Amino acid sequence: MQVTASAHRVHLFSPLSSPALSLPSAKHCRCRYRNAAATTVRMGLREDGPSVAVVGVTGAVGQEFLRVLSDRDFPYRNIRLLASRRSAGKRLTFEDREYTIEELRPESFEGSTSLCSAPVGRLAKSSVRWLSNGDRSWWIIVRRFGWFRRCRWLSRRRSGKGALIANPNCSTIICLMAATPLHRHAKVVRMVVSTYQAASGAGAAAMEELLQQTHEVLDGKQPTCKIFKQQYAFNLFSHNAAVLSNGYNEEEMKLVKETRKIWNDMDVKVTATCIRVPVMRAHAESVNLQFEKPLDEDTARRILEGAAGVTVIDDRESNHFPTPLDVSNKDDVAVGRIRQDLSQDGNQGLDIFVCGDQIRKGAALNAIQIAEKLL
Ligand SMILES: N[C@@H](CC=O)C(=O)O
Repeated sequence: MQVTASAHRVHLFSPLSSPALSLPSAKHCRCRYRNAAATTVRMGLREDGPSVAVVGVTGAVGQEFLRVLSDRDFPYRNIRLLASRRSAGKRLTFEDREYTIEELRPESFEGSTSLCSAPVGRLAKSSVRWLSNGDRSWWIIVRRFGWFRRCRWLSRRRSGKGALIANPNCSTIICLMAATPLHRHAKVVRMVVSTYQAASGAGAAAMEELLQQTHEVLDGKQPTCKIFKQQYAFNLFSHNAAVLSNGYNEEEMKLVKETRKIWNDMDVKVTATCIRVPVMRAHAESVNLQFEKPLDEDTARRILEGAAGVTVIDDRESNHFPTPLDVSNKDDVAVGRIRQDLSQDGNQGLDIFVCGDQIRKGAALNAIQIAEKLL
């Protein structure tokens, strides 16, 4: 396998494409790249690999990006670590080399083919605006999907080259990793999702806040609330995203809209309730599915056991089912509590419980799997 310049030129825009949802399992990918890397020494794959730019490298997702790139032997010709002005100049070691974090600027991408993970906020907006300065660029945007959709038009109009690919929101990725194989078998007509979302989804500062508040509460002190408006430790609350005029918050509407896009089915009915729970880095989701065709729980379990990127933990006897800790720092999402929904006739309903590492599969890994697919 040789990566050529033309292989980097991706003129496809797929705002919520699901390639990573259908990728081979992490195991397979890792082998593929191990083999590729071994071949590379002879074929110069790394020399011909893409220039990688990690935007927002100091954030939780940016850091995970580096870990995943390394774990998977992702081939790259060179790597640039970009962040806001605040972090520029800091030194960072990656794969035994020291790098200086650079401030993201319009010229950051000149002449390079870029893989990019953008964090929230102005940085993401600048990144996309400057895409036209890159040469043969494709970008994978991890966050800010809503805004990014408007940018698709921008980049196409301005540069006529490159590709912008939005990683779905983490709660959608984790949910659909489990629901999609079942959907392919029996077609989901309605899905009800209840999430239990970890601190990591709100960034590194929220993780720190959870830790700090836990210490404070245990010490009998008043918890410090900076990221969230209310006490987080030993508590849970409705997701911190903005609440819209229809009563849903933005996080819930992402599950609705992104599912429809990924499944290319504008008729599928989706409703969600998203809750922030005091867990560090993996989301859990209870998912109720209604199918067009009957699907019994044994068949569903077999389908999930064979699904890429999914591990089944479903031990009724010992009451062992997926937990956020089971999946923390893991590639696969875990699925359990696979059972027929008693409230639906004709084996047309199932309940499942899914857990997935929000930073890894919900963000960095999924984006890199998309990049691997493109390569
Ligand atoms: N929106 C999610 C993060 C996903 O990337 C959350 O708030 O947990």
